[in-house]
This record gives sequence, structure tokens and C-alpha cells, in this order.
Amino acid sequence: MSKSISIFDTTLRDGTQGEGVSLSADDKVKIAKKLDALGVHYIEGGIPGSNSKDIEFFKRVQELRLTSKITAFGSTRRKGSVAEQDANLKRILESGVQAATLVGKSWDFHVHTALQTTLEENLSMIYDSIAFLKQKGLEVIFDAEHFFDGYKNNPEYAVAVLSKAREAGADWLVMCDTNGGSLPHEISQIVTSLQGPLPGANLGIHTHNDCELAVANTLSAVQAGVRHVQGTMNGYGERCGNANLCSIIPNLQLKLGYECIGEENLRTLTNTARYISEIANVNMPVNQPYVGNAAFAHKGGIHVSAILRDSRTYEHIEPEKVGNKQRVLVSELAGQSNVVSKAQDMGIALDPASEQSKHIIGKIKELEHEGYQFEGADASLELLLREASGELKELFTFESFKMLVEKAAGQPVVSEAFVKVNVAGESIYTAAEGNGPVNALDNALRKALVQYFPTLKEMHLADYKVRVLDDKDATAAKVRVLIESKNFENSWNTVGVSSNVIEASWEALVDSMRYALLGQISPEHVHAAEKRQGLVNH
Ligand SMILES: CC(=O)SCCNC(=O)CCNC(=O)[C@H](O)C(C)(C)COP(=O)(O)OP(=O)(O)OC[C@H]1O[C@@H](n2cnc3c(N)ncnc32)[C@H](O)[C@@H]1OP(=O)(O)O
Ligand SMILES: CC(=O)C(=O)O
Repeated sequence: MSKSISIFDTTLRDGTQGEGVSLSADDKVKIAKKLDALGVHYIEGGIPGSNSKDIEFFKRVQELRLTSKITAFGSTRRKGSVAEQDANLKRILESGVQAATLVGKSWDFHVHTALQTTLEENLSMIYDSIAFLKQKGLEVIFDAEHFFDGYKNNPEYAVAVLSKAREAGADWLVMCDTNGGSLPHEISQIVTSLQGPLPGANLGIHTHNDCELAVANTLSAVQAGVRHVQGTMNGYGERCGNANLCSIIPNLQLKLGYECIGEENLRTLTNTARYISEIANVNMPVNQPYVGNAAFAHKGGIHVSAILRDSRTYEHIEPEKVGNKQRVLVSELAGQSNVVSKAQDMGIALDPASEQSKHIIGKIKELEHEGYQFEGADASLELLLREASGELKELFTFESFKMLVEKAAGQPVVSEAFVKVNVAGESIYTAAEGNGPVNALDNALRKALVQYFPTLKEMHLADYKVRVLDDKDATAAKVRVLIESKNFENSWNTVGVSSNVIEASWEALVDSMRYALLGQISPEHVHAAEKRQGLVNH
């Protein structure tokens, strides 16, 4: 039996039925290009009978001449009408696609309850609609909605639906686990049972994740003989989502030896998944298998010590095969290996056997106990490691700060910060306003430093997160502030902890600037060098 699987992506249709996922025509075009580059065989673009955004997408995507086939989705004709007059079928034709996905009922209960028609009329709706589109020269993928629930309730009818679709000329007969309630062994048994009534049929699978089994159910169907797999990127979709292609494709290709998108394209999977999550504006869970940030991240000291000897000790595949990478995290669960490996990544020489490395681990554990978290604050960790290894040159030191927050009735709240820092032996005092206390502190600190270090003009704060660490004693609870900073090329994260949110923010802010200034020369040295060259005379 062929080991090629046709991959059908419905991120742009079923994916957008997921809560919180909404894509403009422009977003859809961008995602379609990316999916095409990934090498999926079909891209279901939307429902031309539903909205003008999808109509615009189908118009624009034709101009791109993608390799993936674009399909338009719609349901079978309405009951008691004729296919030629059906508004949804007409819209599919007008969309200019060469392939259509038609959804039809295959559960008798749905025919009676949702459609409120007879079983015979539903069969005619399926036959007429597929035959009409085939007559117009389209490839037709028939999605048998609720196929598995239908089969459990009335197997003869569910099979009659697929047979009718085949008779009408459907190119693929796709069995849908629409409510996502099936288990892998049921999928396997039902798919296998079709070999008798539908010998040699082109079967496909479309599953939902309501029992967190959509990927497992898809694999079961493939092992029972289906050769067409529908799913979405990152598992977006109605309710709990669709089968996640980011897991299905590597499972099929790397574990089961099926050909899906090829080895080279598979290496772009992580980038594609992350790009789509950015466009969809949906945060990707860090622990998402294969493509998540933590999919190959190692935290426990015992794990890190072993992966440094051989990655296979704690990795089921080489991360590069799906375009991901190994990461080592540093936390209170760290051992020497984590810290030494992290230091190496940062270009800091640290002897694993030294007292110095033991001291650093002790220090990290102590700080994590106090509430610091270095997993999400690489820049603060690097400062700590450089400081402990004696490599850090401080370019400024803190003297004091003061805050004023004022609110008068009917007036907007005003925040002002006063900051005193010392640069090259000189005490600098600045004041600045901001749209909040942290912004005011950032502005005042920057104002003090930028005259000495102009590169600070290029950086800005990109994200700010506060977490309450101990709510047993509400007012004395500690907070942890995480700040993400960016310049044109890089982003870096810093952390601060205190029972006072302003102090915690200050600490993270100062670290952010200390990190931005790593490798810069102190103004004292610049001044001394200029003096040597006779550029200044004092
Ligand atoms: C399993 C799936 O995911 S199927 C895809 C689901 N996705 C969507 O529904 C998103 C896009 N949907 C839409 O924009 C709209 O629902 C439309 C344009 C398709 C239809 O809108 P409306 O005409 O207002 O109908 P409405 O959404 O209220 O109800 C669905 C109608 O489709 C009919 N219908 C449902 N499934 C089918 C089917 N397989 N074949 C024929 N008709 C069907 C229903 O009987 C109902 O018609 P009725 O009100 O005459 O009984
Ligand atoms: C067709 C489809 O999306 C489903 O049955 O779930």
C-alpha cells in the first residue's frame, strides 16, 4: 500500500472557527503562502458562501499561483431545492477554485434533527451537489460530517452516505469525527470495516480534539488505511480544536515512515507554526509538542548532565528535523551542568569542577528561592554569571530614586520619577514624566544615561509582566517583574523581585540597561583615550 499521505490544511476554514481566531483576507493570504512553502497538498481557504472576506481571499490567492491546491468549503444543497440554484454551490463555482470541500450529513440523527428532512432526501442532496460540481470540472472532497457517531448509531446509513458520494464522483471520502468523542480503537475498527462495502475507496480523516485524541485518532485512521489527512496548524479549530498538523506530520513522517511534505520542508515546520501563531495573534503554548519553545528545553540537572553527553538520552528526535532547537534552562532544579552549558552559550568560561561554579549555582538557587526566575530572564542570568566570574564592568551605579504619583479630581493621573545615578564618578540627577510609574522611571533613567551611552536611544521596553508570588500576606506579598527589551536586532529579558512593585520594576529596568551596555566602554576610558590623543585638554 502507498506510503504517501495527502495533507489537507483547514487552518483558514475550520481553524478560524476556533474561539479567538479571526483572520483578515490579508492574514489569510500570508498564511496560505507559508503553508504552500511548507508543502501541504491542499489549503482550504474558507467558505465563499459565508462572507465577503473569504470571497476576497479566493480572488487574491488565484494571483499567487501556489503549488498547493486551494479548496473552497460549502455544504450540500439545501433540502427541497436543486443544486444548480443553490446559493452556496454557486459561490463555490464563482470563487474560481479547482477543488471544493462539500460537507454532508452522515448521522441519521442529524438528518432528522438538524436538517429536519428524510434520509432519502439527504442522500439526494449529497449526490446532486457532488455530481453538479464534478460536472463543472472540480475536484470534490466529501466531508462526511459526524461519520463515526453516525456509524455507531446506524452503520448501514453512514456507509450508504459514503457510497452515494462515491457514486456521484467524489475524489476523496473524508470521515469526520465532528464532535471529537471517538477513541482510537473505535476509529481503527470502523475504518477497517469499510474495506468490505467500499473496496479501494480514497478515504480521508478529519478529527476534533474534544477528548484530546485528535492526533491519536488521525494516526489510527492512517494505520487502518486512510491516505488523506485533514487538520490545522497549532490545532486551531471549533471548540477544543482540530487535529494538529504540527504533530501529525512529524509523527507520520518521522515515526511511521509515511511521505507527507518531505524532509527539507519538515525542517521549516517550527518556523511555520510560530509565524501562523503570530499572524493569528494566538500565543503558542510553550510545551506544544515538536514546535513549542520548550519542546526540547531541559531543566532538571540530571537531564542536562545526560544530554550534554548525548542528546538522545532525553530527546525523542533531533529537534533540527522539525526546525526546533535544544535549550538548557537554569532554575533551582539546575545542577552544575545546566550552569556550565548556559555559560558556554554566553561565551563565559566556567570550570565545571571549580568552587566558583558551585558558588554560582548556590547563588542562583538562593535567588530562585527568593522569587527570581531565570528561565524567562536570560539577560539577568548573564549579568549574574559575568559578575560572579569577575568579567563584569559596571558602567553606572545606582544612588537613589523617588516617585510622585498625583491624581486630582477630573484630571488624568500623572507619574513623575526622580533618579540619581553615578557615571564615571559623576552624580547625575534627572526627572521625567511617564504614562505610568514604570514608564516614568524608564524615561528618567534613560535620560540620565543616554548622554554617555547614545546606543540606549535604540532600545525600548517591549513587554512588562508582574506576578504576585505569595498571596498569603496580601500587602507584604512579593512581586516578580519580568521586562522584555528590544533594539533593532535583539530582544532580552530581565527580572526584578521585591515586596514593592516599583522596586521590582526598577531592578528589572536597571538590569535591562546594564545588559544593553555589555561590551561598551566606560566614559572614563573614552575620556582618558581622548586626552591621550589630545582631543580634549582637561
Ligand atoms: C462541521 C462544520 O464545521 S460545518 C461548517 C460550519 N461552519 C460555519 O457554519 C461557518 C460559516 N457559516 C455561515 O456563514 C452560515 O452558517 C451559512 C452562510 C453557511 C448559512 O447561513 P444561514 O443561511 O443563515 O443558515 P444558518 O447558519 O442559520 O443555519 C444553517 C442552515 O444550513 C442547513 N444545513 C446545515 N448543514 C447542511 C448540509 N450539510 N447540507 C445542507 N444544508 C445544511 C441547516 O439545515 C440550516 O438551514 P435551515 O435554517 O433552512 O434549516
Ligand atoms: C467538516 C467538519 O469540519 C467536521 O465535520 O468537523
